[in-house]
Amino acid sequence: MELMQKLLREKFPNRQAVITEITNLEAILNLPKPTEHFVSDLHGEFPAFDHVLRNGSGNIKQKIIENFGDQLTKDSIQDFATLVYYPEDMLLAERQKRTEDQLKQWYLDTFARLIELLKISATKYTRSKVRKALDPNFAYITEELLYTDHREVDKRAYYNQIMQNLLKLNQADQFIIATCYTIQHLIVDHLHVIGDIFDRGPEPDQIMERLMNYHSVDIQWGNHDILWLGAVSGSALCLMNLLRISARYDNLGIIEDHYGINLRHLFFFADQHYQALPAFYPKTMSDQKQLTEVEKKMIAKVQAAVTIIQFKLEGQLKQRRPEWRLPQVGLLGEINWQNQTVKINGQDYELSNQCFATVDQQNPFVLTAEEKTVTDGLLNSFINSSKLRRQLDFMMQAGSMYKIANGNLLFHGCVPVDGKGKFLTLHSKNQSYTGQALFCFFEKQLRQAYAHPNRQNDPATDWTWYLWQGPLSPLFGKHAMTTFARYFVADQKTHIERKNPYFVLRREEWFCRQIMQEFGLDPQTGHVINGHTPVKRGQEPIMANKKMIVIDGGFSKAYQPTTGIGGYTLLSNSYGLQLVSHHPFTSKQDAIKNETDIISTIQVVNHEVERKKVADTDTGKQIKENIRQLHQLLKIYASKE
Ligand SMILES: O=P(O)(O)OC[C@H]1O[C@](O)(COP(=O)(O)O)[C@@H](O)[C@@H]1O
Ligand SMILES: [Mn+2]
Repeated sequence: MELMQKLLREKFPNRQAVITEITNLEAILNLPKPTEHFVSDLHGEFPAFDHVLRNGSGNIKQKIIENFGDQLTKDSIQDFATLVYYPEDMLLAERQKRTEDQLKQWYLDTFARLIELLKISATKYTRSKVRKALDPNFAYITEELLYTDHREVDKRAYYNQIMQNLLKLNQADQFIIATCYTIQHLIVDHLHVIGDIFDRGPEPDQIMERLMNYHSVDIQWGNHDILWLGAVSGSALCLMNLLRISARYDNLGIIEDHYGINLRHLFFFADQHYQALPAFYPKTMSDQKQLTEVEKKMIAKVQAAVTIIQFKLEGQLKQRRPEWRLPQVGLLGEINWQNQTVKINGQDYELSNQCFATVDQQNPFVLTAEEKTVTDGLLNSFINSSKLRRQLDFMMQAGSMYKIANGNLLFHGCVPVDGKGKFLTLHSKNQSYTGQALFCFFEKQLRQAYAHPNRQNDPATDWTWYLWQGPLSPLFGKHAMTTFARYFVADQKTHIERKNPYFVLRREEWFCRQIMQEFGLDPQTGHVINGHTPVKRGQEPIMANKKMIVIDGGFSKAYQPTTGIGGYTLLSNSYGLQLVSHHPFTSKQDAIKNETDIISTIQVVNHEVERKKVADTDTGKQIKENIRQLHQLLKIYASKE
C-alpha cells in the first residue's frame, strides 16, 4: 500500500492532477463493456482461425448491417465486409474491376464508409486506447477524422479533400489497409483461447505467432498443448506422443520446416527397423497434399517407431509411479509372446498387429541403444529450438489451467467428478487435491517442470504428462487412453475410453452452479465455458439452463464429418452473450472470391436487462480500486493545504 501511494504521488503530484485522473477514470467506468471473443480447439488450422479473427465472429458484419443496412445493397455490404477482413487482397480485386474514374469514386465512397465504421467501432473506448490501436503512420489524420465535428455537408467535402490528398501522395491503399486493421482490432477487445492450439492441423506455429501479436489474449491450456509444453519441459513421453500424432496426421513437416528440428536420425532409424503397417499409415484430409505411396510408407514406419518408444517409456513411468494406478498403461509388459496375446483388464486378446522387433521380451520397457540416442537427440532439439521456446514461453505466460473472466469460468476439459457429481480427489505426497485445488496443483507442476527442462523423470515432469492422459486430468476427462489397444487389438471393446461423468452432469444446472461455487463465482450470473469435446451433429452447445456453453470451434478438419458444421465461437458484449455457429472454412482464396463469412447463425445466449458497463467488469473493479486510492491521496493533499 505504502509503495502504491508513493507511486501514485509521483504520477499525480498535485491536487489538480488527481482530480483530472479521477474524472477520467469515472468516465471510463461508464463506457459500455468491451467485447470479449472466445474460441477453442484451433488444432493448427491457421487460415480458418485467422478468418474468424478478421471478421470478429461476424461482429464486423453485424456492425455494418446495423449502420449501413438501409443505404447499401446486400452485395455491397458483403463487399465492404470482405474489404475490412482482407484489405490487401480486396484492394487488388477492386482495382481490377474498374475504370480509372470509377475507381476514384470507389475510393471516395469506401473512405467515407470506413471512417464511419471506425467511429462506430471506437465509441466504446477512450481516446488513448484508440490511439494505441492506430497505425502510427496515420494516427494524426485518423484522430482528426474521428474527433473533429463537421456538419454533414462539410464532412463530405472534408473527407474528400483528405482522400484526394492521400490518392495524390499514393497513400490511399496504405491508409485503407491500416484503417481496416484498426477496425479489426477495435471490434474485439480481448480474446480467450480455450485450449488445443496444437496437433492434428498443419500450422500451429502460425497461430502462435498471430496470438503473440494480438492486442490482448489469454489461453487455457488444452491436453494437446500439454504435449508440446511437456516436450520442452523435458518429458520424452510427451515428445513421443507429439511425434506419433504428428506422423499420424502427416504433420512432421511442422517440426522440421517450421521449428527447424532435424528428424533425419529418426527417419533413418525407423526405416531400418520397421515395416509399413496399415495401422500406422497417416490419416490425410482430402484437401491436404496427396502423399505418394513411398511417402506414406515412410511416415508409417516413423509412426510405428515412435509408438513403440512411447509404450516403452509408459512402462518405465508405470514402474516409477505405481501409486498412480494408470489403466491401460504399460501393456508392452502384458504381452504373452508365445501366444501372441495381450492381457487387458484381466482378459487376453489376440494381437492384430506386429511391430515389436526392437522390444526385448525379458525387458520390454528398455530402450535399445539406438532408440535412446534418437530419443535423447530429439528431446535435446526440442528443448533447444529457439522458435518453439519463444512461442511456448508465451503460452506459459498467457496461459493457465483455468481462468475467471468477468464472472465466467473458462477451462478446456472438465472438473473430474464421480457419478454423483462429487469432486474426485488426487493424492500426492500425503496431500489431497479436488476441484479448484486440483487445477492449481497441476498448474504448479507444469510451471515447475517447464522451468527445469533438464530434470526429466522428476514428479513435476511426470505430472505434466499425466495431464495428457491421466484419469484425473481436468484436460483429458476420460478413464484411460486406449492407444495401445487401438493399434494392436482388433476387439473394439478394448478401445473404449469412458468419459468422466462430468460430461453428462454438465447438462444439469445444479451441477454447473456447484462448479461455479467451487471456483468462487456467482452462479446466478456466471457461465462455465468449455472446449475439448466436439459438439456433434444434433447436440446442443448451450446446456444446463444456459449455465454451460461448449464451444469447440470445430476448426479441426478431422472432426468436421462428425460435427457437420465448422463449430462454435462465443462473443460477450455489453448486451450479453452470443453463440456464433460457423460453416466449415475452405480457404482464404475462397473466402475472398466468394465473399463468405462462414457465419451461419448467431444465437443470443443471454440478454442483459441493463447494458453492461466497464464498471461491471474485472477492469472496472481495478479502476474502482484506483479511484479509491486516488481519493485517499486527495485527502493527503487537502490536509497539507
Ligand atoms: O482419432 P485418433 O487420432 O485416433 O485420436 C484418438 C485419441 O485422441 C483422443 O481423443 C485425445 O484427443 P482429443 O483430446 O483431441 O480428443 C484420445 O482420447 C484418443 O485415444
Ligand atoms: Mn482437447
